[in-house]
Amino acid sequence: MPYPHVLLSAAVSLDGYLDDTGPDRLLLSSPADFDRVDEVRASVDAILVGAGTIRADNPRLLVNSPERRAARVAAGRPEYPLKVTVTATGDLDPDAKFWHTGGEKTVYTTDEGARRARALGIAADVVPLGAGLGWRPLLAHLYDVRGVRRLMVEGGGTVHTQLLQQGLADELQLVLAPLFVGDPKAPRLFGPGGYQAGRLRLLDTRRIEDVVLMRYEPTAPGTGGSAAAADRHWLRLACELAAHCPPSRTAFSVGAVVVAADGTELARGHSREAGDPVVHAEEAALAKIPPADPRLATATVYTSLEPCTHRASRPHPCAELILRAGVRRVVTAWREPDTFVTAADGTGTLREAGVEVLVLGEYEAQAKAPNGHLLG
Ligand SMILES: NC(=O)C1=CN([C@@H]2O[C@H](COP(=O)(O)OP(=O)(O)OC[C@H]3O[C@@H](n4cnc5c(N)ncnc54)[C@H](OP(=O)(O)O)[C@@H]3O)[C@@H](O)[C@H]2O)C=CC1
Ligand SMILES: Nc1c(N[C@@H]2O[C@H](COP(=O)(O)O)[C@@H](O)[C@H]2O)[nH]c(=O)[nH]c1=O
Repeated sequence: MPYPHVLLSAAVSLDGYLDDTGPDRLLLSSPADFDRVDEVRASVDAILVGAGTIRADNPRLLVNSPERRAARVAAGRPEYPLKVTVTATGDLDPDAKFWHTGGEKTVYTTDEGARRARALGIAADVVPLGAGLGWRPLLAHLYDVRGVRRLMVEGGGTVHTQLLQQGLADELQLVLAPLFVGDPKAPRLFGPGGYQAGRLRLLDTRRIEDVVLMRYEPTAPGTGGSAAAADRHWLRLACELAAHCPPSRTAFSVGAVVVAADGTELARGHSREAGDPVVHAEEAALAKIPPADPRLATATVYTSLEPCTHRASRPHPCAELILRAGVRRVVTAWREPDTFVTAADGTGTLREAGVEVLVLGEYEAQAKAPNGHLLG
């Protein structure tokens, strides 16, 4: 199930707070950084904040620059991104600026919250998602029904914490502001709970007046049968590797990456790499990891094409190599067609052996791209 690209955006004090406890919103960004935020807003399809932020800040969440709005319209997009909020209670102020500025608005809530929001006369599309509100159904609804491909989440801490802990954030854009709040009652950027083990990937840093922008990408694979944002990033990398294989008329071009549970890349490979005319991507990657590496038991193998089950060129097919390595989770983009082997079903073979296999069909076209000449 595809979701929008989820970008978490926040400005934070040196001691990790999003705001103080005073009545006014604490300005952590510098003027040039607020302009950068405006640019990011102009680039997305929707902006989401939690109901707590609407209550605390009474924000408008607009694209403030007329030029940026005009560019959106010229590109055939709505003048303003869709504004989205989440609430369990539906306890929203109908006079808040959020409802009376900008373009369209959507409230995601519970059945109970929807009754309350409608009774209050909230001027927005109110979408109940059942007795409780799950982020996955919300993101799927935004993607499928509202056509949102890029979602900017502007807080607050409760919302950021949930999206990050549930592996649903594709990217973090954090601005570190040179001031302290020092009040434990103030809202923190990230609350306690289970985050990814290990380190996120630092994508970029930039000085903007007296603040520093840091962009991070979560790296840890998901667990079980749900895809995390990081699973999509790694599978995309596997598909990119497939495009670097030496060409062949008699074998597929495939890329693979093996990633530890804490997001550390253990190895990568692609078909026919390093002058070996028959080596497969998963085989090449696994061969680079010592078989006794304890991280293999909780690692995920990403492969653009599902692992093979029959080979003429080598004694052990890749599904078997994965089982021998002790890997219990595989994410792939494309089920093997009957081009070289009939009804290969590496996914079925692995699942029968108890391995969790996720097939993310939204990457199938990218996985197939370097193999077009082999497909009818
Ligand atoms: N510096 C910065 O960049 C930013 C700072 N902030 C600051 O953050 C503070 C607000 O943060 P915080 O209090 O954490 O509030 P949030 O904005 O994260 O909103 C929390 C509320 O959102 C709703 N909600 C969250 N998760 C769910 C869920 N899974 N299901 C249903 N409803 C959900 C609930 O609403 P309900 O109670 O109605 O059920 C909850 O109380 C403010 O002080 C604000 O100034 C905010 C954004 C950015
Ligand atoms: N304070 C703070 C942010 N706060 C965010 O900006 C929202 C208000 O935007 P607007 O309606 O345009 O005034 C507010 O509700 C919250 O989501 N953002 C930042 O980048 N830096 C900051 O220092």
